Amino acid sequence: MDPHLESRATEHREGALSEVRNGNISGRIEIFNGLAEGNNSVDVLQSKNGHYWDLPASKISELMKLGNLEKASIHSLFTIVKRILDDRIEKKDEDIPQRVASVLKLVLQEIEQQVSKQADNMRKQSILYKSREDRYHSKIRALETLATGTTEENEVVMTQLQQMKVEKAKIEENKRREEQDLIKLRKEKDGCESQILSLNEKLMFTKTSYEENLSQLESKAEETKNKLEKKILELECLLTDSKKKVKELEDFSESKLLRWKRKEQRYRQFIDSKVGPLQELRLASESIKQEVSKIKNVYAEEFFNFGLNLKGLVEAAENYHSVLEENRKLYNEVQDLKGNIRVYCRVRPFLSGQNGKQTTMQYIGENGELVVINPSKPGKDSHRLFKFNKVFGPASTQEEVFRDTQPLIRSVLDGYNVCIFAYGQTGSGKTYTMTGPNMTSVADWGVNYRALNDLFNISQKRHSSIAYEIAVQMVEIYNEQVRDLLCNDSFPKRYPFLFSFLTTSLRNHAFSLAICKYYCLHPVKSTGDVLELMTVGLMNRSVGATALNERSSRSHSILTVHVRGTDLETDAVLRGCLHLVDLAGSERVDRSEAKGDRLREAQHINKSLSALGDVIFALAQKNAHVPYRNSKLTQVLQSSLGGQAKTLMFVQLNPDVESYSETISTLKFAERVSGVELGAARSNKEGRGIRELMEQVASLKDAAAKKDDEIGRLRSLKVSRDGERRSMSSPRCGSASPRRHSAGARSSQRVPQGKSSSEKAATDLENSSDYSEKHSEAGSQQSVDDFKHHKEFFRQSRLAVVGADKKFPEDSSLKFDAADGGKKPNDDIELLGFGEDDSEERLSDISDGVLSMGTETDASVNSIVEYTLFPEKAPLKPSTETTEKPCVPVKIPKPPTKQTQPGSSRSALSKSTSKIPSYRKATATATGSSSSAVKATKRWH
Ligand SMILES: Nc1ncnc2c1ncn2[C@@H]1O[C@H](COP(=O)(O)OP(=O)(O)OP(=O)(O)O)[C@@H](O)[C@H]1O
Repeated sequence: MDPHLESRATEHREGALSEVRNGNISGRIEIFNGLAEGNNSVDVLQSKNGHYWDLPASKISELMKLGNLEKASIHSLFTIVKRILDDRIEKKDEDIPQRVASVLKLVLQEIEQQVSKQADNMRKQSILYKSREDRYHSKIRALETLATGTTEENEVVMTQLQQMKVEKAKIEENKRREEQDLIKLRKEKDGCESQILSLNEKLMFTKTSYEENLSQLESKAEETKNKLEKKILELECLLTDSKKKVKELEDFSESKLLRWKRKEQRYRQFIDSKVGPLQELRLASESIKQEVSKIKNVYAEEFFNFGLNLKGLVEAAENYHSVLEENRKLYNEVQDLKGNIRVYCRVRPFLSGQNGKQTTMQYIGENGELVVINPSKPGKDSHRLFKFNKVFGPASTQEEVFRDTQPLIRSVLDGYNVCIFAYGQTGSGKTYTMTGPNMTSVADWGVNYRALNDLFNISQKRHSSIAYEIAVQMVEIYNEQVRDLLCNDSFPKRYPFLFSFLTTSLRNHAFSLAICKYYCLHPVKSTGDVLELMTVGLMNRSVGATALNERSSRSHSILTVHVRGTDLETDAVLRGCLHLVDLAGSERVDRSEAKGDRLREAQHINKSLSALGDVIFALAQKNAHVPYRNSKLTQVLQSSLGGQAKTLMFVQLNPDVESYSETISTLKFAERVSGVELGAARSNKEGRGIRELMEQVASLKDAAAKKDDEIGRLRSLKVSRDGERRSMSSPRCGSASPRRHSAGARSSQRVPQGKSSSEKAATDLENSSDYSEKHSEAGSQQSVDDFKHHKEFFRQSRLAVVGADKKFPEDSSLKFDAADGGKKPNDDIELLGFGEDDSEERLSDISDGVLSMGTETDASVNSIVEYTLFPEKAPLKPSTETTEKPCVPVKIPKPPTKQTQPGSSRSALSKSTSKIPSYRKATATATGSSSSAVKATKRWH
């Protein structure tokens, strides 16, 4: 066999087998089926000469190669495959394994069987189909015969059928649409039904509510109908009335119209008659205009001339002001000379929240005029005019107020005593003026701070010529008790600089040390010190609450500034004392609604203020008796009220209408105060001469001591004679001058048992003094002379004491024992003017070395301190029980001028000093014997 063909045959077989494996035999089966059903297609493997399976393998391979096997039937192909396999098996061809070939053979057999089965089935079916086809053909032929017979009918029927079909289609279409519509309608129907249901419900509800409303409306309608019927009736009545009125009005208007017409006629006639005169008037006005223009020119000329005159007047007015100013100065000088109490009035502004209130201050003049109006009593009497040295309006600043006060304050540095006090009802601005509302702001500083600041500044400016020492003291008078505001236990700890001042600067002056410690006289070196001290003082000040003023100060506060200046050239010493007093409110008790403690406070305040008034009026009337001792306030201020001091009173006013009556009484008081003449102020200067005199006086005291024995002797003689007389004629003795007698009796009580004769003599002197004072009040000239003699003697004695004190060596406190027979310094305090009772209390305090806050002091506190720190001439302290005369040993008291010859205190002083030379001899012999002088003075007390 050709190898090429062989390989092709193999390929073909393998391709056939792979097709069989893959099951790709459907096409072949179809072909096979086609054959089975009698398909006439030609089998390529079938020829007239037989079948191709008879062909040799090479031939088959060639057919395959050419693609002729494509159209071969399956049966043929199976046969070919079978033959090929048989052939291979027979030949034991190695190409196909035996077993595979046999399996394939089996598969092929199986496939062949099934294919043949199917072919049978298909043949049967095709036979069946063929019979059916025949039957159909016969039927068609029968129908065709029928159809040919009824063609026309058919055509008609067909067309009808067609039409019917179309119609049917349309109907179906319509039906479909209708069905859809029906579905829609059903849905709509459902919706409508639900709507109908809800509408029904609503309808029902509406119906019921409608029925209710209807019934209500019906009832209302019924009511309204009734009302309307009534109204209609009323309206009908009104209508008839108004018809009547209309009728009347018509009649009236007709008559009026007639009248107006008549009037119009008359006016027309009048206007016609006035046209002529009007024209004349026009002409006249033209001529007047011309005249006016002429007058204008004349007026302008005159106005110019007037301007020139006015200029002249302005110049004159300016001159007038300067003249006025000069007059004011002169007036002030006259007042200075007279020693009038100056009165400055200050009107407080309305406080915040009081805006829109009516003021009682109608006019405030530049020259101290003040017109007060009573708005509740309009008329002539509602105005009252007052005149003071100066009136400060509500807009005045602290600085303006101080500017007018400054000269007065400065005079303290020239050795004058000055007293400034603020008076007025609660809340009228006393504290504002004296202290100020706020210490931290310099612009707000009141008179107190400004005064001290000014004093420091000036003292520093003068330091090259005068060495000043300044000390302050602050006391409060509360419920008639004097309390030191700066003194308390912790004082030395809190103010070490002051304490060291007291213990070093004053250690050579034992009395001063003790008393300074006690009274807390605080040396100050700067405004800062003062601010600190005053803060303490103000904090300690008693503050209470009343309905009128929440922070109403219920006490009088007194800030005292002591100044001592030593002239560095002449050694002359001057002393000044400045009292700055913030009085407690002066309002009436009933108005402040005070009760209990507040009432007591108010009563004390009123008492002290009326005592102040009494003193001032006694001074104004130049009474011999001035009731200083009626209150602690007047006692403390005594030196500044009655002495040769300069006194200024700030009268504080509240502009409120409600305070009108208080304002008037305050102003009346102030008016009377401004009339008080204290006498010309006098400077406290002491030159070398005076100090020499003081030394001489010390020696005089020695001489006086020598006389003590004699006096004692005389006294014992007198007592024994009195005893004799009393035993002889007691009734006459009883009728002797009761005052003198009582004084004597008192003095005998006061002289302690076991005193020496000289002490008794001193007591006599005191009694004499007491008597003299009383007698002088009664107007006895002789007694006054006695009094003057004794006073002068006493004054000299006291100066001697001071001189002696000054001479104590550095550590005098240690030497007291030796120098004064074992007496302690506090024993000697008595010498400085304390009463016996007072001294006892104070001595115990001083010996303790601890002083408690608020210790009550006597009115003489201030004076004692003055005396102690800056010792000077001082009067005796008279008996506290009997006299109304000054008890404060600050100054030489004014002799009772009325009773003696008319003249000033100066004359009395010159008289008293003129006696001094007569003592000088004694001084020469007894210089330096201070201890005896001390004894003498002690006995005096
Ligand atoms: N000139 C003034 N300008 C502004 N406010 C003032 C003036 N004077 C007083 N005031 C105010 O009026 C009030 C009362 O004043 P102040 O406390 O000084 O009255 P007072 O007379 O001292 O009262 P008291 O008698 O209770 O001590 C305070 O609030 C104070 O600040």
